[in-house]
Amino acid sequence: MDKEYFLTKVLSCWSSFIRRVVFCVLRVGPIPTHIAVIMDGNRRYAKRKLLEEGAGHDAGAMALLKLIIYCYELGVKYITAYAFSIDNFRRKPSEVQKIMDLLKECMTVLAKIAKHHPIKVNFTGNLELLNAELRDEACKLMGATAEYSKFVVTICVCYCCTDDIVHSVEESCREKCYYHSYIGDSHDDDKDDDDKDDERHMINLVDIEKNMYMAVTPDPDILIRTSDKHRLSNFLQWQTCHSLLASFSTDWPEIGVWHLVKVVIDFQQNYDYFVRKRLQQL
Ligand SMILES: CC(C)=CCC/C(C)=C/CC/C(C)=C/COP(=O)(O)OP(=O)(O)O
Repeated sequence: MDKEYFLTKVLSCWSSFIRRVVFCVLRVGPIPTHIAVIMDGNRRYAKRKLLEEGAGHDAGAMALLKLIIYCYELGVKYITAYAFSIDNFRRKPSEVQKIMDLLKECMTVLAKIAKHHPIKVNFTGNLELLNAELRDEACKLMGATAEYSKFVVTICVCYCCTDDIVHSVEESCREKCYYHSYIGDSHDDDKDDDDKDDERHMINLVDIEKNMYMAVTPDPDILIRTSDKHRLSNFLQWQTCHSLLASFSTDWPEIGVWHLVKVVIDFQQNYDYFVRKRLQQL
């Protein structure tokens, strides 16, 4: 089905009126700033519905685009999706190609949405692993939407959190080595100066967090995973240590507005915890 046509329907149909009323009620309470999603169960959905395998990913991409619209309407500021992990390169070439094609299609749809709505789109992960054409498209879309800040969509491609941590430590070391070679060793005998110098060469939490691919967003308030799986699968394990984890038995293509409503209510019921954690981080 044509994704643009379908999305127009999502925005204009009768159910959108009910959705807006429900969202108005939700907005009486606090709304999460950032929701992250692991989109699991696309192949199982296709199998269950007796569709060809790729149709599951097609339906999954559509479900993501719909959820992006719902989050935008609700007033969530950031949504982050795990679209393709580095490990996913081990899948059948035809499946990898299918996801890459969908990524390109999603870029086109997001670019069109961004023409009418202030949506910033990030692609994050080891983008060097993408083919050159796709990487250029991703960079173009990031450049074209870089000015916006009202709503930020982050698509994690060629992403794994362990890779993000390693990349960040390498970057931090490079920065500190640069500082070290630029400033040079202090050769005076003053111990206090030496101690200060040592501190400046040490990598700390601020360096690591600043250099992570995911530094483009704050940590998620909520992480949703579908298809009855309760693992993080190397997605944002650094960033989700205080997040609310929501696992649904639904396969990803069937995720809908009521799942979003449920996680927001859970968030509101646990809001005191988030406020306390944020105050501790100040
Ligand atoms: C933005 C963008 C490109 C979206 C692409 C579509 C999409 C939903 C990608 C998810 C990729 C993925 C490997 C999901 C895991 O489900 P699975 O395929 O492993 O299914 P299973 O858990 O049933 O095996």
